[in-house]
Amino acid sequence: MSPVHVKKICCIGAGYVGGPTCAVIALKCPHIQVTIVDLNQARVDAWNSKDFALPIYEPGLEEVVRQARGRNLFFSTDVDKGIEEADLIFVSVNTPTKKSGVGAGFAADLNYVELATRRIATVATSSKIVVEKSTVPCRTAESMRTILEANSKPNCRFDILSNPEFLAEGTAIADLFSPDRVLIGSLQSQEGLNACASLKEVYANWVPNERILTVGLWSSELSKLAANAMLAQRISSINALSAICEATGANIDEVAHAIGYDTRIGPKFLKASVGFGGSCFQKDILNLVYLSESLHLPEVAAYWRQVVEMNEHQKKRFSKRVVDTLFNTITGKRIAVLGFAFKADTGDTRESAAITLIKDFQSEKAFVNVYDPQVPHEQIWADLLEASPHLSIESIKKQVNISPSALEACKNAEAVVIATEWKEFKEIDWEAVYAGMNKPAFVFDGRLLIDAEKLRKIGFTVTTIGRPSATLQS
Ligand SMILES: NC(=O)c1ccc[n+]([C@@H]2O[C@H](COP(=O)([O-])OP(=O)(O)OC[C@H]3O[C@@H](n4cnc5c(N)ncnc54)[C@H](O)[C@@H]3O)[C@@H](O)[C@H]2O)c1
Ligand SMILES: O=c1ccn([C@@H]2O[C@H](COP(=O)(O)OP(=O)(O)O[C@H]3O[C@H](CO)[C@@H](O)[C@H](O)[C@H]3O)[C@@H](O)[C@H]2O)c(=O)[nH]1
Repeated sequence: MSPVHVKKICCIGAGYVGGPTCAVIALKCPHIQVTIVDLNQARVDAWNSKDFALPIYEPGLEEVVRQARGRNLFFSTDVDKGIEEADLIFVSVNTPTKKSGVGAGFAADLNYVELATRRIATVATSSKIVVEKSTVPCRTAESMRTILEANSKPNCRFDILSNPEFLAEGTAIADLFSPDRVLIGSLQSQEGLNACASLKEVYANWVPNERILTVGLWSSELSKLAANAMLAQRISSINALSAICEATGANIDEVAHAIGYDTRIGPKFLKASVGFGGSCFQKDILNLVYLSESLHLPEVAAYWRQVVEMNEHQKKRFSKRVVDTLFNTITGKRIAVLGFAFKADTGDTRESAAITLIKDFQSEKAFVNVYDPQVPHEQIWADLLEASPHLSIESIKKQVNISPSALEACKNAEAVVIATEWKEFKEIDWEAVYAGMNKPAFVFDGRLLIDAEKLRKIGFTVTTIGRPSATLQS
């Protein structure tokens, strides 16, 4: 038996990963038909919309979809047809943290992966290569294989690969065009290696050979959790140091610059912030904590758990600094929160630090004006309601207002809090902001974004993460 040359790909899950990843595969492999399927009709309709009002905002994505859609890229809710026609199927469904039952709050909820796997087993009448694209706990491929083999039809074989995705939101298209590496894990049997070669051939259409790494299945699954844990750990480390900077007079940007020059440490991912957000870091570390506990490794579990705890501490520390600086009370005061997405260049709000900050300000009885250039208003309301389920949307709206621009958000406010590093916040007319605010006017930079000196000259009192308050500055 030799490797199959893939002609038709189906991707189950048209989300932040399935959509961009398979759109890029379609663009780079015009000879392969790519169908992305999802149960969510509204999402599929948005992918198919005539005016390209795509369901996710990602720089460069629209151009990719414009070139490939209708040529060899299709979006559909007909999951069964997609499965049946394909020779290779990506499973790119969500794997959120479990909310109830065994492992609640830590373990990954694999229900969507299992349902998709069962659907493949039920529908397929020919052999398939099934690729785990979702981030899953180590050895999930084994469960998938058991389900597939127990339900398969005669002459139908399934080979399972792990091919975790490393794209970051906001740079997804650039990351997919030029990935640091593509990782493919397979069983080391001849069939497993053949399946691996088939997927490798797909990526080889644009990814240099030396960047396509092939490893065992379990190493591949664990590498994804490990990469996210190591990245998040760097942020928690720099954030822990930012607290020391604030108390001593050191400057976190200077510290990051100095340590980043050591080639063994490197300069990336050392930006202190109000705390990391996004759908992956917290979820994947908690998943690793759960895995460690299940393996009776409590010290290992405690080590990784601390990365998430430090992140929670950073968010709390920041909101407390706002309250402390505003003369120990923000009751009845108006605070402008600039940015709601978990990072710039995305409309995604999952685990965004802004949600925690606004919740803290609400509980201190402040009024909040929030502005974000990409996040839809309904999403902001849904997130705030989810964060405070004991409140009604009406009572939330009495305290929180969504503003149409940064300038509007800052009008009559006591303080401005920068929660997301959108470039436009750097370029606001800060003189105009100052003129419209109550005095003294405070700015809290949670993203090391603005030129604090320039703002001080205008008249603002500026507090920056990882830098001491005015009394300690020299
Ligand atoms: N978001 C990221 O940046 C990122 C990056 C790397 C890896 N990941 C991982 O990729 C996976 C997907 O993440 P995402 O952000 O794309 O999630 P998402 O929630 O944006 O998309 C998942 C999609 O799968 C669909 N779906 C669920 N079950 C289905 C089924 N049985 N049949 C058809 N469709 C189904 C949902 O309707 C949804 O649209 C997760 O495991 C995540 O951890 C995410
Ligand atoms: O120096 C830094 C870098 C990032 N962040 C924050 O960390 C979070 C995550 O940022 P980033 O990693 O850039 O975005 P994600 O889209 O969450 O991507 C991460 O999670 C994905 C999902 O698993 C992986 O595929 C990516 O490789 C991994 O970077 C965001 O809130 C950032 O603002 C910082 O505070 N300081």
